[in-house]
Amino acid sequence: MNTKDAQTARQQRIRSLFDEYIEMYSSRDDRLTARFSSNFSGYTGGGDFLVKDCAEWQKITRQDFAQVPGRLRIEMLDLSLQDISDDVVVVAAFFHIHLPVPDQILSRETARLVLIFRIEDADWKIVHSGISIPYHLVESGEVYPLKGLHERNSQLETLVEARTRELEEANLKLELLSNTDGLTGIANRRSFDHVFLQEWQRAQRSGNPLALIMLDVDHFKLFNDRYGHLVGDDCLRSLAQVLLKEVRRSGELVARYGGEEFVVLLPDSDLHAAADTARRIQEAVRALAIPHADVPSWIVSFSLGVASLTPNREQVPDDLLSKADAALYHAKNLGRDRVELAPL
Ligand SMILES: Nc1nc2c(ncn2[C@@H]2O[C@H](COP(=O)(O)OP(=O)(O)OP(=O)(O)O)[C@@H](O)[C@H]2O)c(=O)[nH]1
Repeated sequence: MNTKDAQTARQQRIRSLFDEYIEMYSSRDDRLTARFSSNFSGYTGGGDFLVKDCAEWQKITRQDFAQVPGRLRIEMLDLSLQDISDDVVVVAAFFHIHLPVPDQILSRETARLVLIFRIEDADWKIVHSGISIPYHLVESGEVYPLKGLHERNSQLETLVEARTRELEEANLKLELLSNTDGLTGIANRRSFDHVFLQEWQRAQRSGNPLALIMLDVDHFKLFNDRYGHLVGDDCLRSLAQVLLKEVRRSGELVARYGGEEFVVLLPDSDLHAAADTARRIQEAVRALAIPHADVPSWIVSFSLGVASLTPNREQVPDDLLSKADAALYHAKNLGRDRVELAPL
């Protein structure tokens, strides 16, 4: 074998030793430590001191394997072998290191590794290992900065959770706002339509009656004209509160239907029970005694139309609405400030 062939053979031998070393390193194989010379020195990726003996390096290697026990993936980017002398060869490698950690942050760090091989007792040993990975966060006892990264990750998770909670609360508020009448604070028409449909379908299934009261303030235009729109607003607010006070059974709903018109939805209520509720409301509004100089009673009053229906499969919610509306129209025509019942 000539000198050149000998050199090539030596380089091939080192290359295969290096490949074997990388394979053992990535498969977390402890036999790797047998490759180190007793005169070893080295730098770890995150370490801030020079390791000066083999036993210390073996300890660090075990820490490394314990910290990340799963197989690593090494993606070699560049590699060079350099003969320094007859018995010394330097291998410099440049690769991506992918750690099997869930947060993935360490998954594609670029590492620079320098291994110095030297012949000792007719065998190649590693006398120096210097690995440089930009791990800035390593704590003592760590080879990889996993603790810092996990902390960063859990801080991030806490932040995401807090943001999600804020978003849910904001959505809830939004939902509440979109179902509430801005002036009176009670349910709005949108909310009523939704609940009405649900109760209608429930009544269809159960065969129980569903009742509706439609209420309209009497001569409210005259009220506004005389006392002003702001007093008119106050009046509507007070009336809404009376309704809320008088309609309290669970499942019952009071809503502003629009303008000076309100609705009361009474599940499981026949015409007789609904009429009682309507009269109770009428009395409570009378007791409130909001002055209204342009009506015969001199106080604000409602006209109320009451209807109840046990819906069959062919009927639609509008059937109940128009019955209550017709009764209200009747109440207006018969002089206002009265309760009228829709015929059964
Ligand atoms: N202040 C105030 N007025 C409102 C509001 N919404 C509707 N109105 C008023 O309610 C009045 C309703 O008038 P009309 O529909 O003519 O009915 P009315 O005067 O109550 O007469 P009848 O219903 O026939 O007894 C109008 O003057 C509207 O401006 C509101 O949010 N605030």
